[in-house]
Amino acid sequence: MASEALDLIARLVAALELTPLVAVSSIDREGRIRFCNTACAELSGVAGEAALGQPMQALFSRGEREAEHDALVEEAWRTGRHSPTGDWQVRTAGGRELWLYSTLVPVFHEGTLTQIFCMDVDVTSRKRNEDALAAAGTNFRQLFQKSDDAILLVSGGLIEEANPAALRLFKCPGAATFVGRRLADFSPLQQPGGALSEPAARQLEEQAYAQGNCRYDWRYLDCAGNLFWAEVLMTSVTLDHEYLFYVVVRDISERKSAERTLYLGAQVFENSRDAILLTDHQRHVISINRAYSAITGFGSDDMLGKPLSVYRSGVEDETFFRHVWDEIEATDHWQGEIWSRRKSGELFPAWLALTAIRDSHDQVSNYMAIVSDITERKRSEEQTRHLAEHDFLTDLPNRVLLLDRLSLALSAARRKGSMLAILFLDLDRFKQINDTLGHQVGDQLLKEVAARLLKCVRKVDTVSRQGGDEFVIILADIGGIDHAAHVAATIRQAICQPYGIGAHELHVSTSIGVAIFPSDGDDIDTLVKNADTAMYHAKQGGRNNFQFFSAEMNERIVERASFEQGLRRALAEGQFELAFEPELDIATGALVAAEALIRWRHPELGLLLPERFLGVAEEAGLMVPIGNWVLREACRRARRWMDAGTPLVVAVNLSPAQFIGRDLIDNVRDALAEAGLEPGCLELELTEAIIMKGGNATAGTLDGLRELGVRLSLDDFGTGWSRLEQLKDYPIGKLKIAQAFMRGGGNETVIRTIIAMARSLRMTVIAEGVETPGQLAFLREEGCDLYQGRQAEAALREGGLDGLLR
Ligand SMILES: Nc1nc2c(ncn2[C@@H]2O[C@H](COP(=O)(O)OP(=O)(O)OP(=O)(O)O)[C@@H](O)[C@H]2O)c(=O)[nH]1
Repeated sequence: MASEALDLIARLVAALELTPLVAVSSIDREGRIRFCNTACAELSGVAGEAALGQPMQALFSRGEREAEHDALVEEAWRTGRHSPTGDWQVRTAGGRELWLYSTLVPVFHEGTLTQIFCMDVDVTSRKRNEDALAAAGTNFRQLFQKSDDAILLVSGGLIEEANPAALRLFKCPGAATFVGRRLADFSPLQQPGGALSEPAARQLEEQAYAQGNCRYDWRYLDCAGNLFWAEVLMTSVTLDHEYLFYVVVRDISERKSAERTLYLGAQVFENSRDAILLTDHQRHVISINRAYSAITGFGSDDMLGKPLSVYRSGVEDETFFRHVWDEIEATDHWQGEIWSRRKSGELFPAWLALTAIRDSHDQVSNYMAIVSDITERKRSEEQTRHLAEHDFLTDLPNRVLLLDRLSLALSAARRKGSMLAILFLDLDRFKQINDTLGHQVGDQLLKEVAARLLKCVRKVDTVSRQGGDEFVIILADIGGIDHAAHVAATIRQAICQPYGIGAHELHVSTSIGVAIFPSDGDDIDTLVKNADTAMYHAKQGGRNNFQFFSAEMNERIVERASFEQGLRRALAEGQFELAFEPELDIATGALVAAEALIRWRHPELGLLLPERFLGVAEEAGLMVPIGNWVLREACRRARRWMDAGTPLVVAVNLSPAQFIGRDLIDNVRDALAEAGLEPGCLELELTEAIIMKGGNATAGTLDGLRELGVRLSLDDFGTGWSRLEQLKDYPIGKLKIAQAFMRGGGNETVIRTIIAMARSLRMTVIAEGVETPGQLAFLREEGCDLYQGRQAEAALREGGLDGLLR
């Protein structure tokens, strides 16, 4: 459609431009000029752009006959019919006197008359000729012979005489061809309106006879067999007492064809379903069609006179449009897809065809843009693509899309040096369900399985159906094989839950094979094949389980699972212990507090430090129960010290899971109550990361803890995000300078700054990991309050107090 319309409009505008004999202009209902072709500009001496928006007198003024012409224009608006043609003496803006042979052509759009086109032919030279003849007083016969117009004399229905101009017009070899024949003999059987030529011609003769004259447009057939349009003025006259018809025939083929092209072009322009916009050669909008307004919401008021570039959507950049115009300059045409914006601001995909239109001098006179809204086409392309890439039953990505995603995920993983996992799933004994309950129930089950799988993975992962009861999942960017194992376990568990399908409660399990990039393969085929192999091992291993492709990974996962199991047992069987690190006052050497540190006395592996097991505990969701055990035990110990007459503050580290958990405040209160400990004897150590992870609830949790009366301190200060001035908003009374600063040398300035600022905020400062007397001396010098570490333990031993904390 776009290309057809493009072609027609281009021809229309070119036809108007290339009709040098007919000056064409158009006016709207306000009488303002809307169009003016090159011939019109040349004849009137007013440039096309200067004429736009002016009244029509700006082109030609008609002197005393102005009112008569205005009446004709009004008549054309009122009746919607062509005005009768006539000769008009006019004066151009430049003062030239001309004779124009003019007609007015109304142009309808959708039944509404929107413009009137004025078609003018310059007949000045002919008029001068006529006037000269008249002035010379020459008789009628001389005029007959010399006239540029074809003149025929008809008597009794038969042609009696034809002048030389008539012989030329009808391409007749001699007058004998005319004489004795009827005018109807030089007409086709039918006129374009459908009427039969002969009766129509007779009727017009009768009219001329009755009214004295009659003017009409007629289609003739010349002696060479060519049809042409003519305007006929038939006058009934008396010559030598005889009644005759004096018939003047003027060839108006050119005007007719211009009218026709104009009419057709206007129809195409207005009725096109594509939005069409015309600009002048400076790319300023001069016309838009109805579809343009319907599609974009912009009306003539918004568009006319504005540069085309104003209507860019903003999606494509300057370089893009520079390329477009470069191509138009080179080839007169560009087409392609762009983003367009409606008046409402909404973006839509459009197909834009831009064409340069050249005038008779081969200069670009206009540009035409055709904009097709391709939203629907895009949508259906999208739908087609979706169908091609998705499984019809579950709507999951199919094999095609899986391979595509896998190849993207692999290049990303290669680039980032990260790991990814491929999980190959096959339902166990699915055939039985099909065989016993039917295919349809099987289908429902597959759909439900698909939905459950989607719930087990993140957005970045891909779940696909390979066909049958097989699914393949890509886990992108995994931190380690534990992540893959965790997802596989979650999926196995989710698939095992009962399904309610119709009246049936169904159970199904799945066997899963896992392959890891890069260790189990470097390319798609190998990874999928290895995941399939691992799945086969899972089936062999009794189904309803998952297996890694590599034996070593399977071992590691088994080991980890048993370690996790062991942690749960440790809680139940009391295998955890607390060790205490003393915190000493630097000025007095007094023991003021002790930090509780967890240990696991493993039945086989011996005493384990927290680094060995807290990571697994965290992933297994055991941090809250373990943290609570530490809280209770620490409070109990602090109570014992008090009872022994050596009251000490006990410091307990909080994990992020505990801090985020809803029950923290209750748990702390319970631990204090259970041990009968004063809240002031318990100090909770937080890290900057914990406070950050707490989000909006942080301030509330900290206030709740302060209300309980426990002390709060900030561990590892200096390594995280916090600045001291932010901390003053929190009820934190103590800062621990991160051990890292003590360990490495050259951090004196940092330590000094932290101490000074903490003091200005009236916070207690403690240094961790103090190893040497030199470090202690430096801290004392700087006014640090407390210290901890090997140096503190040695001081405790020296004072014979080390037994206190066992
Ligand atoms: N309902 C349904 N069944 C399907 C579809 N495509 C394949 N199947 C059936 O799924 C079953 C797949 O069986 P298998 O995976 O070979 O074997 P299984 O019974 O699951 O046993 P194991 O895989 O060895 O545990 C076959 O019976 C297929 O006919 C489907 O689109 N809808």
